[in-house]
Amino acid sequence: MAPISACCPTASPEINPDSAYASGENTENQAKTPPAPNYDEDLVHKTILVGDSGVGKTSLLVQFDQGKFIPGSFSATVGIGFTNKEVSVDNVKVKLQIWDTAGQERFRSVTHAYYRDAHALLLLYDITNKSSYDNIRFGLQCMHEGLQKSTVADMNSERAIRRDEGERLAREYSVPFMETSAKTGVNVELAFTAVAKELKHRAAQHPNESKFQIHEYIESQKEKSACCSYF
Ligand SMILES: Nc1nc2c(ncn2[C@@H]2O[C@H](COP(=O)(O)OP(=O)(O)OP(=O)(O)O)[C@@H](O)[C@H]2O)c(=O)[nH]1
Repeated sequence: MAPISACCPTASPEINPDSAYASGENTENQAKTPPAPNYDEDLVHKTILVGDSGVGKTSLLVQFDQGKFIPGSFSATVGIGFTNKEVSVDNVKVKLQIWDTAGQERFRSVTHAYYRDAHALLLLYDITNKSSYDNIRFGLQCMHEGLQKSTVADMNSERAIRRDEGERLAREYSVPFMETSAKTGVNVELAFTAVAKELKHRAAQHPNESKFQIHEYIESQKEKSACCSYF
């Protein structure tokens, strides 16, 4: 899968190194030339987090990587950076290279240049921010296929986007959907595990093997009522 956006101009990329968030709090994600990835490029699945500034891309990644949420702890991401993460799928190690992009408009041409060779995009909006949802809709219109969309699932009292609106948008474009929360951790692991499973099955598909059904997997695994119990 190589989702490409017709709306995306290319530009010289500005990137951040691996483990940009290792120190946790108050990380200023300044653009630097990154070291070469440690893994064999052929075996690494490139997943990109996409969404407006402040929707929680960095927080989602940190929750997945380090299992913690520190409110208001990250400066706006500058450019783009990646974190390598191994996920175990049916006893096989799947290497995800997860790229966290800057959501700010001024970095758009830089971050869009990376979509071309992505294996998966996770599109995020903030359920309290209507324009972040509208921008995901716009992005989906521009892209071709195979996207996984994810949204935050706490902040219910300030919700501006109903869950069924997110589900409807995902159905429109035939992409899987779930609401997640970097704050509570709800569905965070699942979002990345589903990507890892899908990519592993694509890479190892044998003619007689039944196809992995990512929609069904997510539907069977996701916590749907979680949002209501946190506020
Ligand atoms: N309540 C709640 N707040 C969240 C959640 N995820 C992120 N936040 C908060 O939202 C703000 C923005 O989060 P970031 O992770 O920096 O957002 P980002 O999308 O990486 O932003 P850019 O780097 O500018 O693109 C921070 O104050 C976070 O603490 C969540 O799931 N629930």
